[in-house]
Amino acid sequence: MDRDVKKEKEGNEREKDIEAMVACYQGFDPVAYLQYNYTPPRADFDRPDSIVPWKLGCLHRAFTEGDVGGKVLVDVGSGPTIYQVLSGCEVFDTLFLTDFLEVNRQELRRWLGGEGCSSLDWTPYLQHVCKLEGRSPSAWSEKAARLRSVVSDILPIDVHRSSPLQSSAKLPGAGADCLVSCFCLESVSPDLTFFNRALGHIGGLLRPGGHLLLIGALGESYYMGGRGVRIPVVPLDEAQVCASLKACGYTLVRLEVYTLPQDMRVGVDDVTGVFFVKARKP
Ligand SMILES: Nc1ncnc2c1ncn2[C@@H]1O[C@@H](CSCCNC[C@@H]2Cc3ccc([N+](=O)[O-])cc3CN2)[C@@H](O)[C@H]1O
Repeated sequence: MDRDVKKEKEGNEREKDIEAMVACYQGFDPVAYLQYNYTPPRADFDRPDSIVPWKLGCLHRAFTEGDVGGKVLVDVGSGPTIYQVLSGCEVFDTLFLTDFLEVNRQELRRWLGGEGCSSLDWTPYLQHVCKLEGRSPSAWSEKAARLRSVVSDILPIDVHRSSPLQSSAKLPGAGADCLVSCFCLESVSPDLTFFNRALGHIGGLLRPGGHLLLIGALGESYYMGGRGVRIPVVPLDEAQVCASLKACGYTLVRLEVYTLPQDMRVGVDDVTGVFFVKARKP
């Protein structure tokens, strides 16, 4: 087979892999997803070993230790959650939430609209982050107001496109000052090649000298995105995450790893650990 025909065949196969992943996401149910991952035991603020307090602690430290700053923060693949920007919203004045699915963007709009009909009560999350900041938990409504005031837009995104945001014109010319992305890249990539490409694509949204805060799953091969909705995940280990960051030109600032206790393995995925990365784009 000559080289051009081979390349065309490979390109067609890549397209098919992406189409299959898109098809998996058509059944994604934000309400079920929030129930599976963002209620106890995974989100138990009375348990120091619960996953969500660990994630919020990593994000709080990363956003407040003095090296992260600027004007624009972009959250890549927000899903139906806001926890990932509860610390960042105090540092940045312009925040873009993004997701591939309209159902998730709609879920975010409902919370931001303050209509009180979002699918999850985020108050305990707001209270916990206030405590991390040395504030009274009763300041949670001020934090909610701050977050609502800095969200500039909720945008469609596709990390498999070389320009993931259709409306990247909304970003400064040089790019965002900081990116945060949680559990997205490995959950939308058919294999490690796609993961690495997607990491490269989102890097194009970040200015030189900006920071990437990445949370993701270790050892995960699938997760339930709703009742009967099994979504494949590319299993990662720490070495692969570090190799991907290096291949994309990032300087690793910190890698933290959480290993799931047995009772956090609740049958909605086969994740064994969670990584937190703080990296800088040179
Ligand atoms: N092409 C695309 N580009 C950008 N985003 C896309 C694209 N396709 C789908 N999306 C978007 O990406 C998705 C992001 S949610 C992905 C869920 N990741 C797996 C899940 C998460 C999770 C949470 C918590 C814990 N824990 O231990 O506490 C473990 C785990 C592990 N399982 C979803 O919003 C979809 O809408």
